[in-house]
Amino acid sequence: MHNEIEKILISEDEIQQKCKELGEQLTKEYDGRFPLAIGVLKGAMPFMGDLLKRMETHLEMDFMDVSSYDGGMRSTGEVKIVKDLDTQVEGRDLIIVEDIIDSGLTLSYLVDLFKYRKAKSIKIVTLLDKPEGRTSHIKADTIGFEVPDEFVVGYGLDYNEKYRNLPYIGVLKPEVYGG
Ligand SMILES: O=P(O)(O)OC[C@H]1O[C@H](OP(=O)(O)OP(=O)(O)O)[C@H](O)[C@@H]1O
Ligand code: HPA
Ligand SMILES: [Mg+2]
Repeated sequence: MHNEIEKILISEDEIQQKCKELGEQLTKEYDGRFPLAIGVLKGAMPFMGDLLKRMETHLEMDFMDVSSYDGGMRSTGEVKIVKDLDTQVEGRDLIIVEDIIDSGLTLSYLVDLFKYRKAKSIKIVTLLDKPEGRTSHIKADTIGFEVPDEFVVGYGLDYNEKYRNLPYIGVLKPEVYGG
């Protein structure tokens, strides 16, 4: 698997250090509150686990499974809800945890949905931001790393459902994409 990676953009150590830093910030910000942390499956799973271990306040976790890439490299332009939340969001402080904001379509869809459901506050925390990919007007409140306009894999991010279990963020060799 590792020999299919052309270059590592963000190492495992850098990711873990960032989770610690962001977890400490969120600990201060949500001290004495009881936020609902929402992981956007499947991509956010590794980041959600590592980040929330570093958050030393009470919190509730829930997951929403949405998909718009169908495993490929381009957004289909349509966000499908595969699994909805089990928790009511009305009146709650939400922390949406994402692996990447690229076109911004997934998050603009979720933010609209949670506003409609009357969340008290909505904070977006994303490990990666790819600003050059943006077609929807959405900005994260907290960003781990900015990435260039390349298709990245690892640490939750897939290509054809593979590579999510890499501990780092990288770019695949062109031949793996069939390019
Ligand atoms: O800003 P966008 O262009 O909407 O892209 C970002 C979203 O796309 C990926 O999810 P995907 O739909 O591939 O589902 P997955 O998390 O199950 O891989 C990624 O995990 C983000 O959720
Ligand atoms: O660069 C990416 N890699 C993997 N999945 C993605 N979903 C949106 N952008 C990306
Ligand atoms: Mg996702």
